[in-house]
Amino acid sequence: MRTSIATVCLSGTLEEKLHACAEAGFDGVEIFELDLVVSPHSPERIRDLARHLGLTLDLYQPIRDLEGVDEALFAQNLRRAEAKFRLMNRLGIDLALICSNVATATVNDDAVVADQLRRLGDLAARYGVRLAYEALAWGKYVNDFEHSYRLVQAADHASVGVALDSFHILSRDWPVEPIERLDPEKIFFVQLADAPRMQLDVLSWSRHYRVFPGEGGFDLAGFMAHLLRTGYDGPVSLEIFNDTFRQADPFRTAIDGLRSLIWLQEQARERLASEQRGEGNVRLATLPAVDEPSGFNFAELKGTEPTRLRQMLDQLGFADSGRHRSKPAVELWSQGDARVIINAQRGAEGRLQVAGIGFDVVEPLASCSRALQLHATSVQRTQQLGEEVLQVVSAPDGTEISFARLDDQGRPPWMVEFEHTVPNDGLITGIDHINLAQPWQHFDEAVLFFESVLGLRAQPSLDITAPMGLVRSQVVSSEDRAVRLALNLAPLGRGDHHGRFHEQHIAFACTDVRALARQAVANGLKQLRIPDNYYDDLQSRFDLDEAFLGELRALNLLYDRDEHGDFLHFYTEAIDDVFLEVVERRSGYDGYGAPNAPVRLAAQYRV
Ligand SMILES: O=C(O)c1ccc(O)c(O)c1
Ligand SMILES: [Mg+2]
Repeated sequence: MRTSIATVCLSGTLEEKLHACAEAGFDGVEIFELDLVVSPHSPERIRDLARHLGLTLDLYQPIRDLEGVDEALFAQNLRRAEAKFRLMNRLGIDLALICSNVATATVNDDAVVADQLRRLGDLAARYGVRLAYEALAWGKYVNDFEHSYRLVQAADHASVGVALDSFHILSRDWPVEPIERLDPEKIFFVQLADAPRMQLDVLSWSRHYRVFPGEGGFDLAGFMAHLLRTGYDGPVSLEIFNDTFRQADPFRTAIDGLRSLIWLQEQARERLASEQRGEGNVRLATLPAVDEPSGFNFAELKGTEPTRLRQMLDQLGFADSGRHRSKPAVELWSQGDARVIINAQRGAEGRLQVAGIGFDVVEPLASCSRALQLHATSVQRTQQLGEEVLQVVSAPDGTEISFARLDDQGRPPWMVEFEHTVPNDGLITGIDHINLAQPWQHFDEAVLFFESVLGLRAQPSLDITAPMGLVRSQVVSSEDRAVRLALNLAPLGRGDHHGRFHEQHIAFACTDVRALARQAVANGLKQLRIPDNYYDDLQSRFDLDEAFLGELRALNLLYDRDEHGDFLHFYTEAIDDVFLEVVERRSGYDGYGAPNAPVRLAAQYRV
């Protein structure tokens, strides 16, 4: 499939945008008019730069408000369009996007509009230009792709076809099956955008909240399946108006975009195969098929001064499994299947942070190769002869993601590289979930990364109220919930009184959190203090037994309940930006204690 991207998706100058698209690996780009207008470079220079970078210039856009007007205005519009066709000749672009009229249309008569499209087509043909007519979702008279298609058919001109944009179709809930009945020769261009489901006027929704396919709530795999069944084999282009992307590093955004298109091709292929109603003519990108991870292999924390962390793990009943054979700064602490690697060597600014997560997978090489084909960055780790080769890539936030296969005893192969590997079975049985703080401009990218690379599923995102702002939180998890990651978007600017923002943590699964809390506190563990008001509120919500409530209060335990069962958990004090949590899920409770998250954030803010 030929991949393309509109320059409007990216921040920076037109040259930076072109470099970013080429470096990511797109085949072509759509030039957004304003990017050229504000550029000091001539159209010829932009054409040469694109050629030099190996990018085709697929589309010039947009030309607005041409059709559905009276003759006097149409004459002016033809002159305006002709100037653009001349410019396109200089750029070497032969396809223009014509947006349906949103402003100046006064003639709601299909015969008139079709005639004007035909006359525009005549003019365009003189310049070797073709016109792709796009029904904008808020077009005054034309806002439905089927209507734009009927007009194009009526115009009956070889140089006039339609542009399909998934946003304009899916945001209006237009039926998508009719796409299959379009003549592929008349589909001149295809733009893709996803978006979160919102109750907002469609123009604002489109101009600010579009995201890459897979990052929103639209069924783009379904859209693609309908499109491909027509036989369309032209470029598929990303056109994302997004306030965050406009501020983020264009090189990263371009990679995020290409990843979305590669992943979408896999999904479209699966959809076509499952529906068995034709496959189209396009060769879709393939990826190594991998099962989702079956568990956490380890969590790695790094920081130059891990003494407090060691003490905390000890108080929680973890066993010191000793140092790594060839890396003395690396040590392992374990309890049940919870394995924490402390790396005292490589701390960014020395502060403790979650640096790596290991996943249990069946085929580590296939998982790693899938990640690399989705443009994850490979991480090289030094190792000695005879040591397990870990397959490692970097997640968008820099967390190192590694893949390993458990041995017949259910243990990771690298464990023998540590001094003591005696199993330590206590109340903690494994890692329940890991929270990672995401930089604000990379949140959507992170969700898509974990969905596409690891095959995790995104749950609906939540906003958690905290003294420093609203914290956006979204869980990605495996179907059986053996792997759960909570991604949190830190509010800008304000952390706690020390400027810290606590959103990185490791939550351990426990069979009896009350017993564990009692033991750990007796061992001197410093818990996060939960205010009395919380327990009064809890009582009003759940009508708990007084003795039970008293125990929760005494042990700084938090409580929640869902349709399956209930949930008890507590937090430790933070060490730098990291803290630990212990959770007990009873009878299949499936959440994360979301109603308790504001209580935690406020308590951490005060410390
Ligand atoms: O918001 C707009 O004006 C606009 C312009 C061009 C497009 O292709 C589009 O989908 C929207
Ligand atoms: Mg569009």
